[in-house]
Amino acid sequence: MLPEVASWSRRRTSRAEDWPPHSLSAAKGAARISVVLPARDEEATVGAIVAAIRTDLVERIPLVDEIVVVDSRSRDRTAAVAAAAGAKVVAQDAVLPGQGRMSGKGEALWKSLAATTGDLIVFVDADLRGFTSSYVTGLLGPLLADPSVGYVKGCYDRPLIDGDRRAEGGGGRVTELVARPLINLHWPLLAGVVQPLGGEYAGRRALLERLPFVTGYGVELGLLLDVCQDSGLDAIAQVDLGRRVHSHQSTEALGAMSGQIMLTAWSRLERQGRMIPLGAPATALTQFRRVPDGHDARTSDVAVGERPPMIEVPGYASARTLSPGRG
Ligand SMILES: O=c1ccn([C@@H]2O[C@H](COP(=O)(O)OP(=O)(O)O)[C@@H](O)[C@H]2O)c(=O)[nH]1
Ligand SMILES: O=C(O)[C@@H](COP(=O)(O)O)O[C@H]1O[C@H](CO)[C@@H](O)[C@H](O)[C@H]1O
Repeated sequence: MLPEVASWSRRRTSRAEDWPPHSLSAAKGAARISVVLPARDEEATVGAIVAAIRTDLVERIPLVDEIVVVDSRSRDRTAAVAAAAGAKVVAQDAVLPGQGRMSGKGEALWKSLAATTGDLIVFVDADLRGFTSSYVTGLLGPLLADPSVGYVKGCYDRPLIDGDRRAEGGGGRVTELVARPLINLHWPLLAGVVQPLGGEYAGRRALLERLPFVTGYGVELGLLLDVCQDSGLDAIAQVDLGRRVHSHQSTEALGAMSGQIMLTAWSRLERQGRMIPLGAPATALTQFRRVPDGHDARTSDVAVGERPPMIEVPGYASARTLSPGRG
């Protein structure tokens, strides 16, 4: 690890318990805080997450101003369960409809900027098990304590728990096999970020709205690289949130996710003028499944789209109630 990365890690890494809720409430001042959950078919888990945030950080301590679930074309009862738990629910395609329909987690997160009013925005996946509101307070701590921090990533132990299959440290497969090697090869300044793809992170709206959002699963890598490019490594902090258990996708699905991560990395290398002219990479990914007489080849398109900085979108300002407060 580069000396400047080791120094950054010492200075910018804390733990959730370093940020007790009552101290944050005092530090909040006039800043508004939104918590956003992107949710596609998460009826089994979204309610408990929303309820924990509402109970601990809205009702017991007035820290969070709104909990917004972005319903990302769910086919189950995600929206109803989230609303019953106390969240404001917005349909991804109903936000800024004039901007057309794109797909993926990044699209849901980009649209959330136009559906929220917070000066600080916390993103939490909706498929977490064993979620505690300390995830939210941990992520808010550095933002409320230090105006020079613009973006905070959560980090945690990531077991692979799938039915009766359990492997401590086995989670974060795309992180360990794709994202971390790519970051160390091409962006070693970010090699100290423990969970670059983690789905729990927070940022200042004033920063997030001036960055593009990759629409698929490249959103976390795209934002991390773009925040560092825009504001420098020292604008990033990370908080140890303990342990994260979530619903796992299949290896095949993570193969497609990996393709999106690689395409996102490629786009940033090209944008940073670091690509020898190779020509645009193909976006068709062929994977194989065993069938009785051999293997069935299945080709999917892992192309990712990209949304422009929300600040450039006509109608953005009117899409949300402008709120007073510091960014
Ligand atoms: O098109 C999508 C894909 C995912 N998600 C949500 O984004 C989070 C992370 O997605 P997922 O669990 O599929 O990724 P993983 O954690 O398995 O990498 C979850 O809350 C999903 O419901 C979403 O809102 N829209
Ligand atoms: O970190 C990872 O390797 C992937 C897959 O995690 P698992 O191997 O299923 O624990 O999960 C993350 O990656 C996605 C792409 O950035 C994020 O959107 C998810 O929130 C995050 O869980």
